[in-house]
Amino acid sequence: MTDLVLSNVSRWYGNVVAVNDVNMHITSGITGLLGPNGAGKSTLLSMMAGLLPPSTGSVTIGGAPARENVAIYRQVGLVPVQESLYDFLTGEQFVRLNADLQRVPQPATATKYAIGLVDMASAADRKISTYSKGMKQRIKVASALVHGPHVLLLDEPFNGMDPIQRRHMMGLLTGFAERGHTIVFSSHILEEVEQIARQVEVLVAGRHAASGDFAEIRRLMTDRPNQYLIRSSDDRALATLLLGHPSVRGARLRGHHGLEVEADDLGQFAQIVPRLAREHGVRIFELTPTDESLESVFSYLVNT
Ligand SMILES: Nc1ncnc2c1ncn2[C@@H]1O[C@H](COP(=O)(O)OP(=O)(O)OP(=O)(O)O)[C@@H](O)[C@H]1O
Repeated sequence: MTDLVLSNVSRWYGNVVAVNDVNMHITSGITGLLGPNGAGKSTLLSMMAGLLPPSTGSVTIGGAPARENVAIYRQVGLVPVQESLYDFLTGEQFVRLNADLQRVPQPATATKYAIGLVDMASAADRKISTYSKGMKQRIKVASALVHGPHVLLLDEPFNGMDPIQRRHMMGLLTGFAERGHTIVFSSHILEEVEQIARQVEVLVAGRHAASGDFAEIRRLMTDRPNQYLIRSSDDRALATLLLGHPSVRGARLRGHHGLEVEADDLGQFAQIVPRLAREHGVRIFELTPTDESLESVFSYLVNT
C-alpha cells in the first residue's frame, strides 16, 4: 500500500505562506493537482517527495514519513519543472546517472528499461541538447522512473508541449496508472487535468480549495454565477426580459459597452437569451462570458 497522506501540512518561506494546512489522501491512479501560478503546487510536490520538510504537519507514504527516509526515496520519483538537464549528456547517460545515484542494483538494465518505458530508445544515444521539449520531458520521466518507484510526481509535465507531445505523455501516464502506479501531476490548465486525472485536488493561494473527480469539480464551476457581456439591438428591453427569469441574478446597462448580466446556470442561460430575444424581436450582436479565466473560477471555489 503506497497511499500518499498529507496531514495538516503547511509550509512557509519567511513571511510567505506557500502551503496552508492541507489535508489530502492520494491513492493509486492519476491525481491532478490543479491551481494557478504561485498556488503552492511545486512546494507541495517537493514535500510529497520528501525533499522539503513541511513547516508543520506530516507527509507519509504507505504509512511511513516521507522525509529523510531512504526506503521512501526508493518509492518515489519526482519530475521537476526545471529544464536543468545536462545538455551535454546523451539521454542514456542522463538516465544512467540517476540509476547510479539511486544505487540501482543493475543500472545498465534498469536504464534501458526506463528509456523503453518512455519510448526513447531510438534517441537514447543522442545529446539532450538535440531533443525537442517533449523528448526532454520524457527523458526526465525515464530518469525519475529508473529506480522503479511506485509513486511518480510530476511538476507541470505538459508545459510547452505541442498537442502531439502532450497526447503521447498522457498515454504514458495512463499506462503507468493502469499498472498500479500512484501518479500526481501539477497543472494550471483545466483541460489537461480533465483529460487524464481520475481525481482532482484544487490548490489556491496555498489552500486546498476543492477535491473530487472531474465531474464534481466541473459542477462546482458551472453552478457558480457567471458574468456575461451582451450587446444587442435593445439592451434595455433585454435587461428587463432577463431580470424576469429566475436564473438571472442581476443586469446592468453599461452604455456603449452593452449589458452586463450575472446568471446562475450556464446551460439554462445559453438557452433563454436567444429564446427571449427571438420572442421580443431583439437582435443579439454579441454574448461573451467575462469571467471565464481560471483565476476567477479558483477564487470562486476558494470563497465557497
Ligand atoms: N524558495 C522560496 N523562497 C521564497 N518563497 C518561495 C520559495 N518557493 C516558493 N515560494 C513562494 O511560495 C508560493 C508558492 O510557490 P510554488 O512555486 O510552490 O507555487 P506553484 O503553484 O508551483 O506555482 P508555479 O506554477 O508558478 O511554479 C509563491 O508565493 C512563491 O513565490
